Amino acid sequence: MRKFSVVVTEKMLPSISDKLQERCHVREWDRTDPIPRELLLKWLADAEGLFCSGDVQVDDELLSCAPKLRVIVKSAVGYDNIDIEACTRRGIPVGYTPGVLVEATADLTFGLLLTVARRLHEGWDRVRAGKWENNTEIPFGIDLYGKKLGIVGMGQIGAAVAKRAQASGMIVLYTNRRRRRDEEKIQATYVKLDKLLEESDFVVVLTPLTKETRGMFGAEQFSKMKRTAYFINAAPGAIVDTDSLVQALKDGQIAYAALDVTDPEPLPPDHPLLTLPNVFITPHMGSATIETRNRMALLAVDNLLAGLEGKRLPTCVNESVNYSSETD
Ligand SMILES: NC(=O)C1=CN([C@@H]2O[C@H](COP(=O)(O)OP(=O)(O)OC[C@H]3O[C@@H](n4cnc5c(N)ncnc54)[C@H](O)[C@@H]3O)[C@@H](O)[C@H]2O)C=CC1
Ligand SMILES: O=C(O)C(=O)CO
Repeated sequence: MRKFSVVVTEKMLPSISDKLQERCHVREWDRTDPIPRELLLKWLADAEGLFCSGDVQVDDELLSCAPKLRVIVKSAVGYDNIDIEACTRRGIPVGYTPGVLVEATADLTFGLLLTVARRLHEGWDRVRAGKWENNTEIPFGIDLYGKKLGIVGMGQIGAAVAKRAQASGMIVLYTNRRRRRDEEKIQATYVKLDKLLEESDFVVVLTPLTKETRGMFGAEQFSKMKRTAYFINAAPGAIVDTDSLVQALKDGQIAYAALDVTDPEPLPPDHPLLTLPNVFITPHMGSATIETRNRMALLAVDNLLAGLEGKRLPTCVNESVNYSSETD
């Protein structure tokens, strides 16, 4: 059987490596720094499939250097690095991995909320610094019970975060591109963004990065939030204007931020965010569990092989070009 020619721009997990190599000649960029653009374009000259990471800009220039490309996949639910219209114009389906990362990302997001609400990280710092004995000075957190959580972007992960919050006795508000029809099931109240900002004790952001959401959180939005509010972001960093967030945290416009994503990413060591006492940051690890990352990688490979074999991708962003050459 003829092997397909494929480029992979991130180190493959062992769980997919054999499966991929069985069917494909793989050119893999297995270093931690991003693949140099020039090299990638060279590799793509005869590639039929691309398995790309978030640091690769898939645009017209890249696509025109890859005349044989038939499918592009990403092991992620976000695809803001890919020009979907340009792929669709060329009839190239783009695979992504929705659903399989929902619970892990919701755990991490709620974990961020809980960490900053109860100052878990500050408690650990005290223990490590040998300051356990003076327990009158332990940092007091705040109760979750009875507090209002505002979720911006009530999609799959948003709804899974709502469930966790409700189990802790929180009242959930949400705003979304469209009001959800299953409000009874998710037990959350739809409100406009401004009302959500004004009323919430915790604001969690879980929208995709789009033209509408880029820079959605700036000085104006932070000024509408309570001075006691906690801001939690697990969605792409560019949804937040970082300078405005730093200022809001410095001025006490909001109380605290917990971020799994930042802009830029990674943060340089001298970045102002790293100097603030009221921020807690994790290195974009929302989906990073063994089970979930393996599920994502396997689904990405299923998408890739389907596209190479002329079949429908199981999970495709641009459905209008997702067809099977055998039956459609
Ligand atoms: N930190 C991490 O490691 C991870 C982060 N994520 C992020 O979580 C986000 C959400 O993922 P899912 O829930 O699976 O996606 P989803 O597509 O199910 O939900 C996204 C929701 O955002 C809403 N939305 C879109 N534009 C909006 C706007 N302008 N205002 C308000 N709501 C808007 C949509 O209507 C949708 O309900 C992804 O975009 C991804 O970037 C996902 C996985 C891991
Ligand atoms: O799936 C995504 O969008 C991510 O952020 C990667 O885990």
